[in-house]
Amino acid sequence: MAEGMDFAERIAEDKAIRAHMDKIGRKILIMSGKGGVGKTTVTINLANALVDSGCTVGILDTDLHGPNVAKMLGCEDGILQTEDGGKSFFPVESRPGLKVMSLAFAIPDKDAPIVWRGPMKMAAIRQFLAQADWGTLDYLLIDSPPGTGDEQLTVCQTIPELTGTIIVTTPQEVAVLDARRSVNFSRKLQVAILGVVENMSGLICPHCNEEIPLFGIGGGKKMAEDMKVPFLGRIPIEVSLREAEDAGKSYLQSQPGSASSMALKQIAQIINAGTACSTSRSTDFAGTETCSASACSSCSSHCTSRKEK
Ligand SMILES: Nc1ncnc2c1ncn2[C@@H]1O[C@H](COP(=O)(O)OP(=O)(O)OP(=O)(O)O)[C@@H](O)[C@H]1O
Repeated sequence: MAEGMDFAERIAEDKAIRAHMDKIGRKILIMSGKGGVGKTTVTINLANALVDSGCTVGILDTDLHGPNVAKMLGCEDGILQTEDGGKSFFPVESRPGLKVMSLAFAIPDKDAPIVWRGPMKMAAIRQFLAQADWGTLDYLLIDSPPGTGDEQLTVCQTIPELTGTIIVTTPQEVAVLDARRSVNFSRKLQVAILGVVENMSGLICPHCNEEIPLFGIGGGKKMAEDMKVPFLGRIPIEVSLREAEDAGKSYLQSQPGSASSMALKQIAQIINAGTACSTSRSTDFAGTETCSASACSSCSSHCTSRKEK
């Protein structure tokens, strides 16, 4: 319980979280064991791809120490509008159909470090969930810092009916080793694993277009096979992708035909496959009775691994 919060307040907070989350179709946590492997990259591009295909999407940035989502989406100067005397607020709209909530909007000094221990972080994430008024959304994508600590645990234990996790890794052995921990974390908390994304999978040379195996190729796919979880796809390193993110521009719109764009769009299609956004609300990736081939034909592969367990 957050410091200074009594039992009744905690119950009221839980109720508020439930009320907001009930209006959202799929809630997906994007995580990795290792830092800098591309969680935010996958989150924002997946969000843009889903919006491009007609879905409404929210991004909750739970990377409190390094909240980069807003900068990478080009909306870092966004202002959170409040209502009810500051008791609730509206996430920033980065483009029509895409809303963002990040601590970055609440900190005037962009260089100020966030020096918080676990309980502060848990309280902040719960507060975001209880007070952010997203309205109705098809998807909430939750970006997280590396690891399997306070932030991931809070998300998994607080969001009712979390749809599942997407685990991002590079092909490199040390990253894969850490990604295995994210798979086991999800299993331990009984959260469905929607799949593994292998990012930085080969570098496409901007001069000759040849692929250089900078961090290797195939490590994430092999790990997914070993651990019997779905593999969602591989995204190569492209200089233009990094440039677009530094400039806060949509990569999918600036380089729609690049290998990375195609891969990201395909991953979005797999996630959204076959289910119109409006019907996604009834889909349960957790592998329960509601997720059968007939109710959810497109996600049967996601669910298979859980049913096998
Ligand atoms: N496929 C790619 N091609 C080129 N640059 C990439 C690619 N993926 C990520 N990057 C760049 O690598 C850096 C790290 O990526 P990103 O911030 O998405 O990782 P992260 O896992 O969210 O990091 P952190 O662990 O710090 O939260 C960013 O500058 C991003 O633009």
